[in-house]
Amino acid sequence: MEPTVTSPRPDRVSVRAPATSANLGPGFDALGLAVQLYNEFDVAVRADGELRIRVEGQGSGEVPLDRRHLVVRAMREAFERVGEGLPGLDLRCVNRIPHARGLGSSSSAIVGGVAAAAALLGRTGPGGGPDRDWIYQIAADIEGHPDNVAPCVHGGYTVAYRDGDSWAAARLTPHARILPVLCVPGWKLSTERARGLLPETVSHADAAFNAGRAALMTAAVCGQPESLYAATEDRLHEAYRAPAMPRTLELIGDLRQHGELPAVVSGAGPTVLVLCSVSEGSAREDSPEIVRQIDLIRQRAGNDWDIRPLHIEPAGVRTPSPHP
Ligand SMILES: Nc1ncnc2c1ncn2[C@@H]1O[C@H](COP(=O)(O)OP(=O)(O)OP(=O)(O)O)[C@@H](O)[C@H]1O
Ligand SMILES: N[C@@H](CCO)C(=O)O
Repeated sequence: MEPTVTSPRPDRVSVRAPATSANLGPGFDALGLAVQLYNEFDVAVRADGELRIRVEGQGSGEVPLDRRHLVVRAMREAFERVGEGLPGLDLRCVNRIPHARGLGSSSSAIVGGVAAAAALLGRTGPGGGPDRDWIYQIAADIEGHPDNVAPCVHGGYTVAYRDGDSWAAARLTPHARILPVLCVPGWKLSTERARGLLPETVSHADAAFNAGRAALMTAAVCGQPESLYAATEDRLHEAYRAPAMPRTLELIGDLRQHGELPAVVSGAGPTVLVLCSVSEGSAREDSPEIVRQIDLIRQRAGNDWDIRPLHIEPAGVRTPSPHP
C-alpha cells in the first residue's frame, strides 16, 4: 500500500469518477463495466477548518451537506489511513449519475472521495496519475464489495475478487463490437434493500450454472460478443430481487424473448443493461444494427425508461488537476 511516488501536496484537486454497471448477469459481486457518464468533484482545502458542500444535479436536495456526505466520509477514511485528520474543505459536486438505480453512484462518490484525498496527500501512481491500487483498496473496503469500485477505478471491464486480506482485479478491454445501452427508470431501489432479498444459501446446481456463465461472460465481452446472450443468464440474484423491481424483470424477459437481446439487471437494479453489439467493426450509435436494437428497446420499454447508449470508459477515475 506504499505510494509509487509522493508528490508535493496541492491545496485543490478536481476528480472525475465514472458510472459503472456491476454483475453483468451471472458475475454477482465480481464483474463490472465502466461507462462514459461521470460525477465531478472539485475539492479545495480551507484554512479555517470548516466544511462547505455544494451539490448540483443528481441527489441535490437529498444528500446530507455535512460530514455524513459520502464523498466526505470516503475522504476522511483515506486521511485516517495515513494517520491524519480531514482538513477543512470546500467540496463542489456535479452529479450526473442517478442515485440508487444500479449505475454505481455510491462507488463513484466513494472512489471520487478517496481519489481526491490521495491527490491532496500527494500520493500518485506510475506516471503521476492516480495511485489506483491504494484508491481501490480503501474504496472497496468502504463499499463492502468490489464489483462497481474496480471498473470505476480502473476503467474497462473488470473481474474483481478478494485475495487474502486485500482486493484484487483483472482489468480487461471489452470488444469494440459492444455498445452498452442502459434503460434507466425514474424510480429507485437501494442496494441495501436489493441485497436483503437474497437467500443465505443457493444450490450447488445454481452455483455451477453461474460459474459457467460468468466465465463465458469474460470470453463474450472481450472476444466473442456472439456468446453474450448465453453469457447473460443468471440464477444467483436477479429472480430473487424481482419482488422489488417487477418491471425491470418484465422488461428483461421481454427483450430477451422477443428481441433475443442480452439484457440483465444493472448492478442491484432497477436499471436494465443491454449489451448491444454489431456483427463486425466497431459499435456506434448510428451503426444500422445498433439503431435497430435501440429502436426495439424503445418500443418494448415505452415512455417510463430513459434509454441511454453509453460507450465504455477506458481509463477509470481521473484527477485532471493537479495530475493531468
Ligand atoms: N454523488 C453522491 N454524493 C453523495 N452521496 C451519494 C452520491 N451517490 C450516491 N450517494 C449515496 O449512495 C446512495 C445510493 O447508493 P446505492 O448503493 O443504494 O445505489 P447505487 O450505487 O446507485 O447503485 P448500485 O450499487 O446498484 O450500482 C444514495 O442514496 C446516496 O445516499
Ligand atoms: N453486486 C452488487 C452490485 C450493487 O452494488 C449487488 O448486486 O448487490
